[in-house]
Amino acid sequence: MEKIAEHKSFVGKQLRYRHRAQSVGCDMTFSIYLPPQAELGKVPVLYWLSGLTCTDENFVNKAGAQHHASMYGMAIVAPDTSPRGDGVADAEDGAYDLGLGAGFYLNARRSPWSQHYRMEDYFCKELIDLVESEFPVDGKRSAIAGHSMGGHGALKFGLKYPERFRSISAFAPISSASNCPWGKKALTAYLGDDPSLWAAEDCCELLKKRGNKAPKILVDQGDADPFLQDQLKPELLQAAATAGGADLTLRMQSGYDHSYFFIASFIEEHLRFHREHVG
Ligand SMILES: N[C@@H](CCC(=O)N[C@@H](CSC=O)C(=O)NCC(=O)O)C(=O)O
Repeated sequence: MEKIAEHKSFVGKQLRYRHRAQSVGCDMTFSIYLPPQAELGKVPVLYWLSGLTCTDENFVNKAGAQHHASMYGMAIVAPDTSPRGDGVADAEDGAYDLGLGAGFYLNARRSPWSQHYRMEDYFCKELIDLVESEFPVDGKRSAIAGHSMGGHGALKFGLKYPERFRSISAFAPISSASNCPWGKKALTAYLGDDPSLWAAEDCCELLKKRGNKAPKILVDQGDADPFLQDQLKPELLQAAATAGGADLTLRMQSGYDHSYFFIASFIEEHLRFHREHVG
């Protein structure tokens, strides 16, 4: 693991690393914010998953989370959104919603994607183990959050691995990957057309299944988001939560769009929500 950036921020440290990742067979970068409390002992940790076109740096540079993470004493880890580098497949037409920057947090099963696009193994096994072994974070006090494609990832991992994450939050998540153009395109390319494989990637299916055993979930969605009706469909998430008896707080936020200006406006509330639930 090689440190490639370090900046003092709100008394803590904003760090960036590159490491060889076995699960995806390429070098990966990730960012981690360590609050000042991490100098004294282990701190709780929030994993942040970003959306289409992002790297690990969008959240770090645009969300304004460091101030709040410093106040709440939480580390924040932001991974990249896909494998990268020579030999890693990309969309043939350069589309932004498939391939590089669009890993969808799953293990691909179809060629050419299956060689490197194993983002579930990378994040859930390799990166979390690396972070817990190399940094002063308390793995028993972990939470997960994300935006858009990363909101889908956060909901999916939080629901699939409830023993790992005590709380889940999302900004403008893709609520049901099986039922929107971004998700259908990615699931077809990466997995093929087996409905059981799609169901395992669909937050609504997972939410119905997990029901009232799901961790607490907070979702913020802007009502001026251009992707709201075609791609995000929060009403499906609400219906799945109601059907399963899950504890979802879905807040429609008037006038907000899909951007990091929206995320920056509510990130403090998400950090507070997670800090309360991780203890
Ligand atoms: N056509 C747009 C789409 C890209 C976009 O809006 N990306 C969002 C996430 S969308 C869902 O996962 C994003 O976070 N962008 C990065 C940012 O810093 O805002 C385009 O290509 O611009």
